[in-house]
Amino acid sequence: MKITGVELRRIAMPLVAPFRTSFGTETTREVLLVRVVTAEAEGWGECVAMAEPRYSSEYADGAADVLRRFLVPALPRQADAQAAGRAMEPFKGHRMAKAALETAVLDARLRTTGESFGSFLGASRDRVPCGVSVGIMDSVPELLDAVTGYVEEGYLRIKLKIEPGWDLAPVRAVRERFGDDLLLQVDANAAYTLADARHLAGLDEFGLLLVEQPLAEDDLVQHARLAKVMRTPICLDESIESAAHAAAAISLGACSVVNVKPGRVGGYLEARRIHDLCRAHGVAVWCGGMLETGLGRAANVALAALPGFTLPGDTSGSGRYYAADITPPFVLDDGHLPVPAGPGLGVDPVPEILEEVTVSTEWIAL
Ligand SMILES: O=C(O)CCC(=O)N[C@@H](C(=O)O)c1ccccc1
Repeated sequence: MKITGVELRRIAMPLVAPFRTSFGTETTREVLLVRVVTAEAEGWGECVAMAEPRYSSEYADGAADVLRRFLVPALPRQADAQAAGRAMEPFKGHRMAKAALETAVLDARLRTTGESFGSFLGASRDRVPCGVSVGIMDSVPELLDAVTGYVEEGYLRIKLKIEPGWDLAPVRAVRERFGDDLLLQVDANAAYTLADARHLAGLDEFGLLLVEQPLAEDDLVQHARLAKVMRTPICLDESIESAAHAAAAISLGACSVVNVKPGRVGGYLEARRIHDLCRAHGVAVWCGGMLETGLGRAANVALAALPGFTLPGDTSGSGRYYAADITPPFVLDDGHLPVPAGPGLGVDPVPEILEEVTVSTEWIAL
């Protein structure tokens, strides 16, 4: 399966509504797609880096540059994901760029062998329970309206973005409106410091599943200290960029749940290693999201079907973010999404929709 070349494609996907987090507001998702072409098949990878380096240090233009100048030229000519991962190791960081290329190589290979992503990764289910992420809003009534809509759509878990000044009150309002049975968690995106520990412990009265990344991404020791003053389980996201980070966080007591985001950790092979490690330690994992199109969403749903993914993930339906996804849309059914069963990702871009949102394409011959 000789790789003949790689396409870098930039697309711009308007969001159905602005999505506000503690580090900014998105209205359009600029996405870098990677397409690996071989004689037998082509494979897709979605780079989850945002347009600006606000979630982490990576950003779409930087990912395109490191792929163009270093990662693609280093690719082994045979489409083998493990070999591709090894070939990229000499280059430091850029995990989201690496994840996109490794995924595209893996997708090309699996489309040729006919194995689905889920089967390759070790999925144990054919559908996954879905949660939804709710951004910071201008008012509590607006938040309650949004949560009502998602609960009515069937989402099995609600995640509320929080930040200083928007935390205890909105969480209390949601808990009071929807009762104690609603699976509820919060995500701070590193907006607090240890000085806020007592304030954050105020979340304990709401019976949350977890509080996600309350402190800075490089604050494992501080998270371990926070865990001693909060009853709510701490989940890490930005802090976990590898299985080694997960092992360190678990041994320090910095978290008791891990949000696994394949793009953040360098790809689905590392994501599976984190799953295996956490499962061995009795640490729950769930699949995070980065507003992926149906391509990344398909891969995430397959990952979320592994046995250690015991909490609903941010694997929402396509309609949560996009009026028209670039693949046939993922639609919630009884609070679940089906795991694609076709070869590779099991979904393909719809050509006319992809063309419509394409900003640029670049071909790199190998
Ligand atoms: O459902 C989704 O795909 C988004 C889930 C979500 O909240 N992602 C957050 C996060 O910090 O996890 C995020 C949003 C925007 C940009 C980066 C990350």
